[in-house]
Amino acid sequence: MMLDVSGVSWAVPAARILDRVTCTAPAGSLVGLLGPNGSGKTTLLRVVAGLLRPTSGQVTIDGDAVARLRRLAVARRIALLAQHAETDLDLTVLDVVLLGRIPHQRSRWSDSDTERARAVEVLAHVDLTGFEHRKWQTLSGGERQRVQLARALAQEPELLLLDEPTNHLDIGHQLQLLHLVRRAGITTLAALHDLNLAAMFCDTVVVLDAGRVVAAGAPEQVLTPALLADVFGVEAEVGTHDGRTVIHYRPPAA
Ligand SMILES: Nc1ncnc2c1ncn2[C@@H]1O[C@H](COP(=O)(O)OP(=O)(O)OP(=O)(O)O)[C@@H](O)[C@H]1O
Repeated sequence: MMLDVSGVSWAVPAARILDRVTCTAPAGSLVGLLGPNGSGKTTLLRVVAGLLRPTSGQVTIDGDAVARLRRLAVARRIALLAQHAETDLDLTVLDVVLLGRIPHQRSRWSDSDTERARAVEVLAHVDLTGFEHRKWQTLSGGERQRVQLARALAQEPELLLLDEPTNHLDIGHQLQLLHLVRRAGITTLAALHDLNLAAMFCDTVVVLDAGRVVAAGAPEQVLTPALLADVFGVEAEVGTHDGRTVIHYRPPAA
């Protein structure tokens, strides 16, 4: 599935939060959405997910304008892993994963053996075998994050939107999560703060600054010392190791 964001702006009365953002994600690609705090990453993901209506411009998936799709069609085709996915409900891990299946069920909620078996399989992919009957409230931050990814994968979306998916995860699970997302082969737009992880896993990256796209392309073309200084205000050396871009940051001058 191809994602196309074309000239998207989103504004509140006091400010324009997204300013004519244009970017694409070819079918099956993993695109990193980078940028400092407050640059508009979450807002863009919410517009792409159809949760916010752009003030101008449009988002299409395989040519269909997201703003014109019915809610159920969006729920079937797009999964959003939000930054603070929380629930107060008294749910088990299996219940949460099964929530991902709701958009695909015809008329009434079913948790058939097939659905449950599939949910257990997805949980194994995120390293949570044996957690099926644990209560959501008892999970650690990283475990919750992985359950939410399992829910999103169980949804079998055409487009996966991830808002800082590696937040809360230890390094092993950060690498595992991005590897898993890559292997799933689903077109994915992921807001990431760790630029080295972005360089390691993303086909392309899009850099936002104050609501505008300031650079886009292959990580090695985009993540230059000049861009890191301009956009993130950091001094860094950029090298390559085993053919991958590696960023070494320098501590701020006293
Ligand atoms: N409803 C709103 N009303 C006013 N300002 C808003 C609203 N929603 C977002 N903003 C502002 O828009 C800017 C972009 O926010 P957004 O959450 O998209 O940034 P982000 O790049 O995801 O940041 P972070 O890296 O900190 O998560 C921020 O300055 C935020 O305060």
